[in-house]
Amino acid sequence: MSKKGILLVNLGSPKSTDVKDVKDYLDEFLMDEKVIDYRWFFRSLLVQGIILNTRPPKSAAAYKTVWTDEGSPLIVITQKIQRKLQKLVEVPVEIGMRYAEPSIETGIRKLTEQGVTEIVLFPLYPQYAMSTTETVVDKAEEVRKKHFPQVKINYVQPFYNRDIYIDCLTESIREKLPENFDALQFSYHGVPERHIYKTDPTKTCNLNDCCSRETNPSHQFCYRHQCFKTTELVIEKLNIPKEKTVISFQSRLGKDKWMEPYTDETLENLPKKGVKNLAIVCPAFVSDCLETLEEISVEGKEEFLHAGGENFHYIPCLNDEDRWIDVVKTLCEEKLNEFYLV
Ligand SMILES: C=CC1=C(C)c2cc3[nH]c(cc4nc(cc5[nH]c(cc1n2)c(C)c5CCC(=O)O)C(CCC(=O)O)=C4C)c(C)c3C=C
Ligand SMILES: [Fe+2]
Ligand SMILES: [Fe+2]
Repeated sequence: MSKKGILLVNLGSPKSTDVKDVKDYLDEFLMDEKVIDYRWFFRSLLVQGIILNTRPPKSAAAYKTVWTDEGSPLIVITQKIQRKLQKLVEVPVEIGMRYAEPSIETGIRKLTEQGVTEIVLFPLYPQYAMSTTETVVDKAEEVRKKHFPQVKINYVQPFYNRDIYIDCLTESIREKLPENFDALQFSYHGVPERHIYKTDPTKTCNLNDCCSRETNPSHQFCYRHQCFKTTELVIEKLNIPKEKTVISFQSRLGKDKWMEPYTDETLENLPKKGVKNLAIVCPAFVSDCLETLEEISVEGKEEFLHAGGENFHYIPCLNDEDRWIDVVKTLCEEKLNEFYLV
């Protein structure tokens, strides 16, 4: 008899805020060819020759500002999601991180030690990207083939446009929106534009209007389209005028051209356009993390206020909200049920 289990996968955080641990984490993360997609020699030159000699102390200082007694917010929240989901489903639930610990291998091992042979793996990213969903699947397949060839894995697909997710995100935002706001900004993690061209097997996306078309063959692999779609569906459900909303992309790194508009530039420009009261949400992240708690709620707020803004209201991620746990449950159950069909 086969036994089923669930593995929730998130990005991962350094072991601690020590510069050495942050450096090890950034090394593993940025040497991933799906994150910095240069040939090994050039990637190594950039990451190990430049970035790791300058960035770790700055990143460590940033991590210190968000770290809790229990550890990294991203990991603590993923553990909370795991515990809540475990109360709702009968199969074992474990977590695995793409980088650092607990790794995907650790998560799969814990499941197999409980007799699991069929795993539903849930990459906790609403929108598909080479640097998130794709690298998780690659890693899980590498680990499976090497250590657990008897195990079957069924992957939850990106859910950026699924009704249950859009309803959940909309209600969460609605509850937290301040009464008076001039604009609602949707800030997504950015990616280099090159990634989008690279992962488009149809070669029909030119990063222009095609991303906002209702249909285009590239949409399944176009992170830009998927961010636009999540935004459009939420705005529609929130029933607020499109003119009161802004989309932007944060966290760029290096000299490549990343998706525009950039969040930091947008935050500086909005007050000049009369936006004094801003609400901002980050739907590329299901759990709060360094990129939301520090880059947006602290740095972003400073940028906006410094540029003449008056009120900056950060809307937290879905984290371990019960309605989100219900969505996670439904998306996992769909994939658990598929095991019965094959
Ligand atoms: C080339 C670099 C990067 C790409 C591409 C990228 C894509 C990407 N990342 C996330 C989600 C997260 N990123 C986080 C941190 C983070 N991201 C990068 C670089 C790239 N990300 C760096 C260098 C860092 C580390 C922090 C720093 O030094 O600034 C995090 C937070 C992790 C945490 O521990 O809290 C998340 C989450 C997505 C969704 C994405 C593409 C869509
Ligand atoms: Fe990132
Ligand atoms: Fe596109």
